[in-house]
Amino acid sequence: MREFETIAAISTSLGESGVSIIKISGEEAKAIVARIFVQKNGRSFLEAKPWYMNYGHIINPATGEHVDEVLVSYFQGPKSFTAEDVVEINCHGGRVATESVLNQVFLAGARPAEPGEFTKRAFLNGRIDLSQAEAVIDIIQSKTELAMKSAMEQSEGRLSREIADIRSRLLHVLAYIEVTVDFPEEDLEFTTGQEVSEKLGALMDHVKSLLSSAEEGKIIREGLNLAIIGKPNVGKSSLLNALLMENRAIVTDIPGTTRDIIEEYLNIEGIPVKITDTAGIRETQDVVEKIGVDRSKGKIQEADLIVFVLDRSRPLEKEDYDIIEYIGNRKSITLLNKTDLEDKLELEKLPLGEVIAVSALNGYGIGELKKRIKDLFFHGSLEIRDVLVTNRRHKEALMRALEKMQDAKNAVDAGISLDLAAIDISAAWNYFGEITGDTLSEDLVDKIFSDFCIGK
Ligand SMILES: Nc1nc2c(c(=O)[nH]1)N(C=O)[C@@H](CNc1ccc(C(=O)N[C@@H](CCC(=O)O)C(=O)O)cc1)CN2
Ligand SMILES: Nc1nc2c(ncn2[C@@H]2O[C@H](COP(=O)(O)OP(=O)(O)OP(=O)(O)O)[C@@H](O)[C@H]2O)c(=O)[nH]1
Ligand SMILES: [Mg+2]
Repeated sequence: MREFETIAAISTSLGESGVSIIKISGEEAKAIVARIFVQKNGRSFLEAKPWYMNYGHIINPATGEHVDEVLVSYFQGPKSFTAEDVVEINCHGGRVATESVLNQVFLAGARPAEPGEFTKRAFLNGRIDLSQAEAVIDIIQSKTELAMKSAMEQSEGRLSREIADIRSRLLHVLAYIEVTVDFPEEDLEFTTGQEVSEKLGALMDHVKSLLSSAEEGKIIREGLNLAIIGKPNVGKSSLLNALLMENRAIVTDIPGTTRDIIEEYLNIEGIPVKITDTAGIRETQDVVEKIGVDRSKGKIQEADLIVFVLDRSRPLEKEDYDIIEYIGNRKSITLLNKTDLEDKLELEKLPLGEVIAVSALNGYGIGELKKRIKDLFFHGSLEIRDVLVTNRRHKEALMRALEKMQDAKNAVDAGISLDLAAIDISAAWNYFGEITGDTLSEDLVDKIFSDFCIGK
């Protein structure tokens, strides 16, 4: 069966590097490598001790020629990453050396691994659950230490344990209902109803507190999308450069300098912020600039936060008012840039909330801007206190589960039969199971792993 065939892939990134790792997993892993690996000590790799490194050469068995000099380790299942037999070949880095070795591994009998297939096997073989598997990819994709820390905790099973606990409590409630339904007495049914309602209420509070971490969690994992918007020449690109502390974007005194979208990541106290510098928005006949302006308007819709830039050294213009209209009621911060110049802007005329005075030229106010960005999304200190829900899929499952628990509680409180509540409770139990993968369909599981990279 394809599911248990022996698979191989490069686990390191392809490019010039000191060393590459080729990972092989499956029943045949050791036998396949034994065909192409000649050890210095003359022993067959079939006799290799698990969890040791072995020195030798990968050869082309047809010609006997050396393909590369390598170190090879063998992890005996189930004590391995996939819980199957795993062999790792450490060969020289670089595209040619690595692919030549991988090619011999394929010729010797392994098939190419699909994206995420190693981690998928760790899941299918029961070493980790789905939320732990998802955390493995989050670790790789982390853009800040905080994101990584949160992903590590999830990979170690922190969320899984939480979910398992909630599920077992729900089962307990179900069992309790079952007893009452099987031995129906008026009194018993009443006291059971009260207890069930109380237990559900307490569990729902717990789920709500998990959900309340989801907004912050999403930003920690996916980053905050920030768009710098304004009419031409107000200093948007200068602001990007000031935030990054490097000359990333072209700055000139000619309005309409930036034509295309420029995106860069910035770490603001642990929050990965994707900053987008956009073309100044104005009516224009220039075909290229027009496309840029349309893109800028698109960014207004996509952003989590808009930084609206005004030039304090010029009076307000129709263009400024038009942009304010585009921004509408989206989350935004207004900057009065060029505070180092003479003030010619009549702020009272603006229908805006809080504004921050800055100078992209000399850096004044940039620190305050960063602080505001952080405060807008994070209340209190940014640490991983309790379990953090960082994944949209988990959040949605929690929301559905909560809905079902609410339905169950409503039914019990209204004195409707406990049987009906039991149906909702088991539906909630199923939704929680989607997070750990216990009750998720094979198709959806496959889809999750297909987003991983090859070799993971
Ligand atoms: N060379 C190498 N380095 C790597 C990885 C890898 O697969 N290969 N990893 C890939 O992500 C990470 C480490 N993750 C790992 C997770 C579990 C097991 C493992 O063998 N677990 C078994 C046995 C543990 C034990 O020896 O007691 C288990 O949990 O049962 C190995 C690596 C980072 N570094
Ligand atoms: N005095 C002063 N000049 C600034 C400041 N910020 C930007 N400028 C100048 O304003 C001009 C325009 O700056 P840019 O950053 O290119 O403006 P922009 O908003 O990106 O312009 P477009 O890309 O054309 O939309 C440049 O000459 C900058 O040096 C500031 O805080 N003070
Ligand atoms: Mg610009």
